Formats: sequence, structure tokens, C-alpha cells
Amino acid sequence: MDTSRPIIALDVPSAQAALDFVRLFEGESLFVKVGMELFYAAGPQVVTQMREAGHDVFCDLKLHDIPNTVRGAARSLSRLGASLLTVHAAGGQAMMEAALEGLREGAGAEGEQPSVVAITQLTSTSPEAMRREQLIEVPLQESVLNYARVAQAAGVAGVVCSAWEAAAIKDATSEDFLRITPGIRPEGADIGDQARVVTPSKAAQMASSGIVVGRPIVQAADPVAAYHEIKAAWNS
Ligand SMILES: O=C(O)c1cc(=O)[nH]c(=O)n1[C@@H]1O[C@H](COP(=O)(O)O)[C@@H](O)[C@H]1O
Repeated sequence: MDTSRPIIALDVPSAQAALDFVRLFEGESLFVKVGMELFYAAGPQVVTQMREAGHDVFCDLKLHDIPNTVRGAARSLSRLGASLLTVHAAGGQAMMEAALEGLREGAGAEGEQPSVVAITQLTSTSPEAMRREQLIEVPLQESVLNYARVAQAAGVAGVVCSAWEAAAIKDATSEDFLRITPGIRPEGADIGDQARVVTPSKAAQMASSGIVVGRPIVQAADPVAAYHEIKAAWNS
């Protein structure tokens, strides 16, 4: 999994819009994220279409339900050819273990399976909102670290977090436990609904294993130029 490429969040409303977008990159292999908006509009085949167009796919459906249901969902998703799949750590260790079982069942003994990464605290969640709405009294980083430890105990490949928490997670888990970080904004870019944001170059210094970038690329006047600028900063 080549995470020297920023993962582009393809938050667009149709398969056609997704295909039109990746065609702008003329032969360059991208790492794209198919999230709820695109997956629910275009169906599972959009993942296959992206694979056939030569791109790696992060399937971001943030599974969060009882273990049996998540196991079935993961089984259904296992053969699409995605490299990464998200679940919510808040669903618990048994739920994350069930996701891994479902993937194994769906892929068969030899089949390639996506790596599972667990959402910790969404990057749109501020420390104040976490305290007020989730009634979590410890500092936000403690909550994220707790989810990371539970995710590691479940056997998943890593977590999704803000770059602000990446170094502490690396220390609390291991170097190879993935820290995928959305909430990326180039200097001066509109933050929008994100709460915990970091620039691409700072994310690299802060021990992120991979960055996820949506609007700063997808809604840029020149998405190819924006992508290459962010990629250069991330790899600097
Ligand atoms: O799982 C994710 O990718 C995710 C987790 C998280 O905590 N925060 C977060 O922003 N994301 C996703 O990352 C992308 C960020 O998009 P932009 O804010 O447009 O860069 C969106 O597709 C979100 O769904």
C-alpha cells in the first residue's frame, strides 16, 4: 500500500463524476477513497471501476453495528478489491474482530483482503463537543489512544485519527500500526466542518502513515495541480 500518495476523498455524487475526476490525472495511479456519498449513489461496482482504471481504493463505509451484522457486511465487501476498509472503534473489540472474520470468510483462504482501520474520534469532533455530547471526561487524546489500544487488541491494521494524535498512537502501539489522518488543510485553506486540522507537511512530521484529502483537491480550480502540491508537501 503506497501511502506516499495522498488518499483523495472522492466525495462526489455519481460514478460518472468519479470517473471524470480520475481521468484528469491521465495515466497516473491514484489512491482514492470511496466513501458513503459515492458508494451509496453508485453501488459497490464503483470500487471495481476504480480498480480497473488502475487506482487503489480505500473503501470508507465506517461500519458500526452489532458484531454479526458487521461480519456480514465485511463478508459482502471482501471481494471488491479495496486496500483499506473502515470500521468505528466505538463499535467495540468484538465488532472489529467480527469485521476481520467476515473479510476472511468472504475472501477465502487465498484471497486478498483489505486492511481494516478503525475510526477513533472523528476529525470533525472538537474536545468540547466530545465532552458535551459523548460525556467523555478524559482529554481527547486519551480517548483516541484508548480506541487505538482496543483496535490493536482486536487485530486491525491501524486507526483513523487526526495527525495531532499520530505520534502518541505510534508510541502506544507500534511503528507499523497505521495512522491514517484526514483533516488535512494546506496553509490558509477553508477548514469547513473539520475541527482538528493539520497541513500536509506538518502531518508528515507528526508521524502520520497516510493522509486523506478531499475538498482541497476535489474542489480546487485545478485538482491536478492541487494534488501534486499537496503530495510534494506530504513527501518533503
Ligand atoms: O474515515 C475517514 O476517512 C474520515 C475520518 C475522520 O475522522 N474525518 C474525516 O474527515 N474522514 C473523511 O476524510 C475526508 C475529509 O475530507 P475533506 O475535509 O474534504 O478533506 C472525508 O471523506 C471524511 O469522510
